[in-house]
Amino acid sequence: MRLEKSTLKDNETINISGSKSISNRLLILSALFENLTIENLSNSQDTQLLQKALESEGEIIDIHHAGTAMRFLTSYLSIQEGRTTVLTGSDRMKQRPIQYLVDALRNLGADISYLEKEGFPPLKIVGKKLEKRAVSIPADISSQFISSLMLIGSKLENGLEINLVGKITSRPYLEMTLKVLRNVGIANQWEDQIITIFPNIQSDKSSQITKCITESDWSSASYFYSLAAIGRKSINLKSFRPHSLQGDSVIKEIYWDFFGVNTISQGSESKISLMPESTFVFPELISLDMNDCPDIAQTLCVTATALKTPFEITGLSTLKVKETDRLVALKNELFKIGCISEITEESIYSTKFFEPNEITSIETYDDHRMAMSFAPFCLIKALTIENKNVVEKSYPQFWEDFDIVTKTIL
Ligand SMILES: O=C(O)C1=C[C@@H](OP(=O)(O)O)[C@@H](O)[C@H](O)C1
Ligand SMILES: C=C(OP(=O)(O)O)C(=O)O
Repeated sequence: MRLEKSTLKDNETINISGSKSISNRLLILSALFENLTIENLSNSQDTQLLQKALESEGEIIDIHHAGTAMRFLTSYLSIQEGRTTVLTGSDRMKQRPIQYLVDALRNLGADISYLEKEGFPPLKIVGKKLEKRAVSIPADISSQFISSLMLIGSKLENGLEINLVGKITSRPYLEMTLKVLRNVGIANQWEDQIITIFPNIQSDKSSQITKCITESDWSSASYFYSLAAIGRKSINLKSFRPHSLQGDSVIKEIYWDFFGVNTISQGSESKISLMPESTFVFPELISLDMNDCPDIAQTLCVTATALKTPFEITGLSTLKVKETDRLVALKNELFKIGCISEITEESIYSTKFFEPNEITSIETYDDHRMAMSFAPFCLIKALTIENKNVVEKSYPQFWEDFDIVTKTIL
């Protein structure tokens, strides 16, 4: 899709749907426990795929490219006694690791086998009762493995104790899982490297309906922070709360510290305004560890490039195993918009910017976040985004919302 050179309109309001991560957790919990109702569920394709998978009684579930759903369903299906399911996904899903989760579930007694390559989907899962109550798992590849175990923990007879081995990646997602569990009444604790999920004790409370209202998606909000930072005009978003369960809400602090975009809470309907400071002095170097918030790294790199601010971002080892190798994709496409970067296994660094003459198409590598993070660059120069529909994975109405806040310069 061609994005002509644009400016920002002032003060438009965008209504972003529920957090994909919170929605996916709540869907698993509502399949495990009755009487849970969810409001403002994410309208992302990933969440819809998970919802359909949980409703299906079929022998084969194809979860396409939805990584979190793949990981959460692996544990969920492992405890569905008497059911055998083949859990598969897209070609990329068959390259995304799952071995540590499968090993942990097998150690608890699960019956899971690999149907193609050892360590990767597709999986054959024979559901059964898991007898053990303690397990160890390396924590440096994906927090989704650990959240997946946490979500089923209270359904095991004696609960579950998870020993996290090594460096913990994407930590706020684990905190989110603990808080979501607590909100629906499942007790838990996290001390040092040990997470404990207590068994669900049936009580009168279990017959009460628990209503969960999902806060809007902060990762999706990041693209509007980028627009506000580059376009220097304010944008309003809803519905966001002051104390978020989502680690990506750190975008507020990051865009204030490095780009002078202030987040002002407007009270009504949990509306926030992103207001750029007109006199802000940009830093000489953005130096940041984004291990806690990997999904907004692409957004930040494009904003920094548009504003020609050198950056050094570390903590990104997991980007290599997401929808694409995001570090390689970033390096290639940033070059097209005038940024020469260097990447390592876990970082991206740039101090060299140049004026691109003619911008060729931005490739999106089947990665929704490549499309959405590069789009705001049209405030600097016209560009083309390939395969615009990739955004559906997390934010189906992205282009409509993008159109509301931008105005093409003819
Ligand atoms: O638990 C979750 O909802 C997620 C955890 C993160 O993955 P990793 O833990 O694999 O980094 C994040 O990148 C993903 O988009 C969603
Ligand atoms: C990495 C992501 O999703 P998943 O791992 O669920 O495919 C994402 O949404 O950026």
